[in-house]
Amino acid sequence: MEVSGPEDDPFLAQLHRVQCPVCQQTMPAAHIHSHLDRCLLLQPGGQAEPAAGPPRASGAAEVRQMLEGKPLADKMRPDSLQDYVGQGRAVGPETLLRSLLEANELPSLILWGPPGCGKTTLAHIIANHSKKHSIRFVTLSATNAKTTDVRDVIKQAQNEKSFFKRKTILFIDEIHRFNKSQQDTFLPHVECGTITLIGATTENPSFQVNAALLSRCRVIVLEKLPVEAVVAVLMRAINTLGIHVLDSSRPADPLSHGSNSSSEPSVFIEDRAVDTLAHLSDGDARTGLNGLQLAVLARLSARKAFGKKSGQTYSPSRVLVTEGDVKEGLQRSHILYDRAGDEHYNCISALHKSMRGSDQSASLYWLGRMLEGGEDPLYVARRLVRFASEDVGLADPSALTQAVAAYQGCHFIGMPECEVLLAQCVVYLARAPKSIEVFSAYNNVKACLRGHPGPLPPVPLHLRNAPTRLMKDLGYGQGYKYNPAYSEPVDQEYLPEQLRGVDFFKQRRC
Ligand SMILES: Nc1ncnc2c1ncn2[C@@H]1O[C@H](COP(=O)(O)OP(=O)(O)OP(=O)(O)O)[C@@H](O)[C@H]1O
Repeated sequence: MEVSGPEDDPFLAQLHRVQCPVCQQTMPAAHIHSHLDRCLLLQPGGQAEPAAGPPRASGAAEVRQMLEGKPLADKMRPDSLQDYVGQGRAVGPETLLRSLLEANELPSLILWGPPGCGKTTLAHIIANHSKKHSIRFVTLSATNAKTTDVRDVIKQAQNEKSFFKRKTILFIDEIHRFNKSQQDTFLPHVECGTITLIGATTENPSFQVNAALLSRCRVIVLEKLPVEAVVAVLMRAINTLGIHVLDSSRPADPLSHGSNSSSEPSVFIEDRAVDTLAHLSDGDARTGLNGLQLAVLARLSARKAFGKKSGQTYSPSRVLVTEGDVKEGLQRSHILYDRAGDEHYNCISALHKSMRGSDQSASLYWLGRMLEGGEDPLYVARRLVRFASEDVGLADPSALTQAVAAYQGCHFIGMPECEVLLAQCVVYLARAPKSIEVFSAYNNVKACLRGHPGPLPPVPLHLRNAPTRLMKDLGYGQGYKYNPAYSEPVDQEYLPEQLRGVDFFKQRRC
């Protein structure tokens, strides 16, 4: 027998109110499922822990106070893996890193991942864990630390090790900013176990970290946080601040959203504003949290300004942060694309490959990703010139003319006008027939030259110019057949003697 509950009847569902078992908020039964989906995200790994009591509603003044000073992202930095969301592949329950951490046997690590994905946070969590087990944790940032600072840390680590048998973990943020010789400073000390090194980098460590150092470290790849993980990070902050999430699927009813003890209005945020913020953050939790902080502060300031202007103590019952507020708070271009980092190379590579694969739509997409992200149009244009020769080549020689024209056009008019020039050229190149004949043949020539044993063969005498009598006497230009003087094909050698008969268009090596 099926028992129907009030949630089966939309009208009754609106009337019937239930309490969320996670956050204790009451709401119409019809909303409990969607609410739970969101609320459970607060608990990493989907394990809901019942809240100690109903969420505390903060007044506007209290929220403002909490948001002022240190960036919200720093205030919200988790201290334990329990609040660390996403990155299951790197530090999930079954991972090697997790078991090594639990066993206090952490090896030297390089944490590699995009900005705001949790590298520093993971190091911070490791630091907390280590301190509990009497392991020293020292932090340096490669942006301002000097080699002498590193030496001091190492010296102290040596003393700690020999006198007190204490291990030292040295965390270097942005390790890629240290040059190769600075990185060499760590090498022997990592090797002999004086320090356990944890380096964080947004750049590909294969290019930015010394090979010798890299081979002594385990590289942990952290990924951009998925949207749900950013939502979870945002919701944790929203709850900590005592801000209420307004369910956009139901009519606004501030009175039903808990209350705060002060006479200050409560602060609300639209649920779709949280979603939008998470989407626009592009996997960067710091961007999301900063965006939230800016949007809430901007809304609170607008309320204050309105009160002053109207000359009255204006106290609405609530302050609402909307989707529009968060969009305004975020500069999309700064979020999507890191001009100096890996993303720059990844996107240009994706564009090159899409054009090579003659996928005009994908080509335009990657072009857009770069230009909208603030990429230098001349950088893209230079790549198009190269592509016109490398990939289109003589299958359509006018591709090169098109690409050079696009480059010059971009040079003349700049962004944003030049975007359409680049778009036109990208589509031209994607649609063009492709030939790597010249590119491959030239590579064969280079391989031949570079692999040639001993000195390179001399230029044959008959091909040499003979501007002086002495040169003529030495045989320069002798026997050269001037092709236009012959009506039939000329039989003449043009390669050095040792390379006679070599065809770079057919042979890879000579
Ligand atoms: N996985 C995560 N779980 C919970 N919070 C996170 C996570 N990742 C980042 N955050 C939040 O975002 C903030 C910024 O993250 P963090 O400093 O760890 O980024 P990062 O990867 O070191 O970035 P960058 O390379 O720019 O220094 C943290 O203070 C924290 O509040």
